[in-house]
Amino acid sequence: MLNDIQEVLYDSEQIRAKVKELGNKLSRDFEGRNPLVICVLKGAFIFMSDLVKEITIPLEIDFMAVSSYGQSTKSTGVVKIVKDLDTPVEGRDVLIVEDIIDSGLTLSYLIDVLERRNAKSVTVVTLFDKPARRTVELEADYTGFTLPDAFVVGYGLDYAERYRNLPFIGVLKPEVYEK
Ligand SMILES: O=P(O)(O)OC[C@H]1O[C@H](OP(=O)(O)OP(=O)(O)O)[C@H](O)[C@@H]1O
Ligand code: HPA
Ligand SMILES: [Mg+2]
Repeated sequence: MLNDIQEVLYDSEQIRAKVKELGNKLSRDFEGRNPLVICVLKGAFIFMSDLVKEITIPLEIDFMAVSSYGQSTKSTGVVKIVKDLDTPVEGRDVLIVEDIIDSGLTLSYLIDVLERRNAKSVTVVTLFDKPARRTVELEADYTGFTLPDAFVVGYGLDYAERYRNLPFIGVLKPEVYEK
């Protein structure tokens, strides 16, 4: 698995420090609002579990599974809800937790869904951002790291469902997917 990585961009210690910093900011900004924190599966599962441990105010969590990459390194452009929320979002302060914003298609779709369900507010925190790849204009409210234009894996992010368990974020060698 490690042989498939071209370069480590951020190691587990750098990620841990950043997640703590984001948790501190969110604890301050969401004080008294009992946010509904939504994990966008599958990619955000590791970030979500580390992040909520760094948030010190009361909150609720729920999960939504969406998929648009499948077995590819490029978005299919079609965002599919694989699992919906269990909780009504009407009147709630919603915090979407994403692992990465790339084309922006997943997030623009999700924000639209949650606004149509009459969430009181929709805020986005993403650990990674790849602004060079945007096809829709969109920015997160809280961003951990800005990444170069390369396909990355680890810390929850996959290629064809593999590499999610790497504790760091790294660039996947192109020969792995250009075969
Ligand atoms: O900004 P975008 O171009 O839409 O890309 C970002 C989304 O793509 C990935 O999900 P994916 O569809 O691969 O599902 P997964 O989380 O189950 O891997 C990633 O986890 C984000 O949710
Ligand atoms: O660079 C990426 N890696 C893994 N999954 C992704 N989904 C969007 N961009 C990426
Ligand atoms: Mg994926």
